[in-house]
Parts: sequence; structure tokens; C-alpha cells
Amino acid sequence: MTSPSNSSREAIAHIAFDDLVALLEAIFVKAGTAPGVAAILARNCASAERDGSKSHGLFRVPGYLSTLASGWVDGKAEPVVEDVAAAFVRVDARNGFAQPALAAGTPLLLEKVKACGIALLAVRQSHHFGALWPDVEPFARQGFVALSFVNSFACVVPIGGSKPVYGTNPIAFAAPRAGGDPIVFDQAASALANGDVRIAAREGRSLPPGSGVDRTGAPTTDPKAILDGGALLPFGGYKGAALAMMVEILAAALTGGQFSFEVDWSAHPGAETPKTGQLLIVIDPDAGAGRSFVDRVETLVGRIADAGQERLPGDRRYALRRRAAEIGIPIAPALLKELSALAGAPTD
Ligand SMILES: NC(=O)C1=CN([C@@H]2O[C@H](COP(=O)(O)OP(=O)(O)OC[C@H]3O[C@@H](n4cnc5c(N)ncnc54)[C@H](OP(=O)(O)O)[C@@H]3O)[C@@H](O)[C@H]2O)C=CC1
Ligand SMILES: O=C(O)C1=NCCCC1
Repeated sequence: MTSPSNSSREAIAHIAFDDLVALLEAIFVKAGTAPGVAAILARNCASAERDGSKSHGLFRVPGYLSTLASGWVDGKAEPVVEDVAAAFVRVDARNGFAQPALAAGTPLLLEKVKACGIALLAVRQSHHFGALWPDVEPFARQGFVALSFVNSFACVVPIGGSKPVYGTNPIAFAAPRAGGDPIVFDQAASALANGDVRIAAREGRSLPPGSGVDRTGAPTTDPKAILDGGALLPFGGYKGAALAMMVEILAAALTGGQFSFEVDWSAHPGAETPKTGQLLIVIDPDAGAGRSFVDRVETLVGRIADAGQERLPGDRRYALRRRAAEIGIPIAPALLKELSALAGAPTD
């Protein structure tokens, strides 16, 4: 499939968000997912593309398709929701994608958040192939604080180590603001997301120093050396490594999912989605400082701006989202044609 990034020299077309969702939905259904699963994955993937999360937007479509074709993930899995404690929901994704499992557990999770002020949703046996911010932002839009953690496959070395142990292990956080878009950050615990290393390799770009090591353990800025037997480094040295370890503990040990280093998809050629776990924590600020919470957040945001920080995390995405609402999502015509063909839609 044409790479969204490789096609940057072509004239660019634009597609409306809802049209991209419909196209992706048709592609995922044709690839063997249940319609409800396809709808959730399509919205997630289109949202990432719209918001400029390039490593987890259309770039991932071939990976979704090859993973489904390999039989590694069950696109028709029906998640099982378990009410395990006053503030604890468990979901067995039954080898399906993580986002439908999250959606299945959310109504019970929200009941518990309202009753207890905080609740956790632990997903296991799941495949997360997307950006993490779409899993937390909606809770902040409903007035809650949310945090999520997901592990992936071993491609990050511990500090001083030569063998990959951790996944790229993103952490996403969302908090509501008074009358504005929520504050959302979403960042891998590694120097870069694996997807960005792959995009750099395709484009022939080298990476910043401190990104990874080659197969001998020597530092490298060559994305191909990282992908070919090498590994990524945690971001920020031992501090990022501690976060990567925390994500393994929360997303795998606590949920009953696999650690990143336990994922073995060797019997499934072409599979790319890691089968692991995810933890979501949702907090009702009314149980804490109550109404003053959003005012306190504004005080902090004001001080950050006064101190010279030009933007908050999430602001770049929101700007691209607003732009896409006006003119559509930029897409290379060749890629649009390929997606239409995959969906079985007319390509002219
Ligand atoms: N499913 C999975 O297993 C995995 C998914 N991923 C996904 O990959 C994506 C990319 O991760 P990663 O490369 O670490 O993310 P980035 O380094 O691109 O961004 C991390 C965060 O920093 C914010 N940010 C960036 N620049 C600035 C700035 N100048 N000022 C203030 N805030 C800033 C971003 O906000 P903004 O977006 O507004 O720029 C974002 O919230 C994430 O969506 C992540 O969930 C990564 C690893 C594994
Ligand atoms: O980009 C990454 O890093 C990952 N994205 C999807 C799942 C595996 C890791």
C-alpha cells in the first residue's frame, strides 16, 4: 500500500472525517471484523489520521489487514465484562482488539466512577494497535480525569541492557478544562514510537542521538539498524525506563495480560498487533477538590503560559482537527484510490 508519508510529493486531496470512517469501516469488515468492531477501529484510525498522529493513522491499515489475515487476532471476538469489585472492572478481550473491549466495559466503569469517585478498567488478551489518546480524551470531555497504559512487544532495552524487554509502552492522561478542550498528553516510554522508526526508515531519515542501539548494542541513529535486530532506548534514560517498567506492571501483571517480552507471534506471519493488556483509571474530580478543580487547572495553565511554554500537549492535534473540520483530512490521491479499492468502492 502507498505510504501516506512516501506520497508527500503528490498533489494532496482531502477527505471528510465521516467519509474516511466509512471507508475504513468497509475495509475492516471485508478483512473479517464484526461490523461493531470495524466501526470502533475505523473511528480510532481516522481520528489519529485527522489529528496528525501519523504513526497510528492510515500508516497502520496494512498492519491491521495482515494481522487479521494471519489469524493472530480475532476480529469477531466478543469481550467478556466482569464486575470484580466496587471500583474494579475486568474485561477479557478474548483475543480481540482492545478498543471494543474498552467500549464494552465503559458503561459499568462509569457507574463505578460515579459511585466511588474512582474506578479501574483492566483489559487483558487484547491487541492495541492505535494511538492511546482516543481512549482517554472522551472521559475528560465528560468531566473526568483519565489515565491509560498499554504495553506492546519487546523492542526497548532496559538501561544498560542489550536485550529488548519493554514495549514502547505509551501513557495517556486527560483532564477537563473550564470551557475548553481537555488537556491530553499521550507519549511512548521509548525515545520514539516504533511506528515513527518505521516511517523514518521508509523516508531514509536518521533519528536523533539517543534513539536506539543496533544488534551489537552500540548506539545508533539509523532506523534500519534499530528495526533489524537492534532496539529502541527508553526516553530520558533511567526515568523513562522506570515508566516503561511501570506500564508493564500495570498493563500486564495487573490485568492478566502478557508482558511485552512474552509476545510470540512467530507462528503468524505478517501479524503486527501485540497481544497484551491495558489499564484505564478514571477519577471524578468532584470526589477530590470538587468544583474548584477546573479553576485550579486554569491557574496552572495560566502560569505555564506566563512562564513561556508556547502550547499545551494536545493543542497541535486540536488545531489539526479544527482544520480538518474546515477543509477535510489531507490524503494522497493514490492512497485514497488504494483504500477505495480495498473497500470495494468505486475508485473514480
Ligand atoms: N498502541 C501502542 O502500543 C502504542 C501507541 N503509541 C502511540 O504513538 C503516538 C506517538 O507517541 P510519541 O511519539 O511518544 O508522542 P510524541 O512524542 O509525538 O508526543 C508526546 C506528547 O507530547 C506532546 N508534545 C509534543 N511536542 C510538544 C510541545 N512542543 N509542547 C507541548 N507538548 C508537546 C504531544 O502533544 P501533541 O499531540 O499535541 O503534539 C503528545 O501529547 C501516541 O499517540 C501513542 O499512543 C506509541 C507506542 C505504542
Ligand atoms: O508505534 C508503536 O510503538 C506501536 N504501535 C502499535 C502497537 C505496537 C507498538
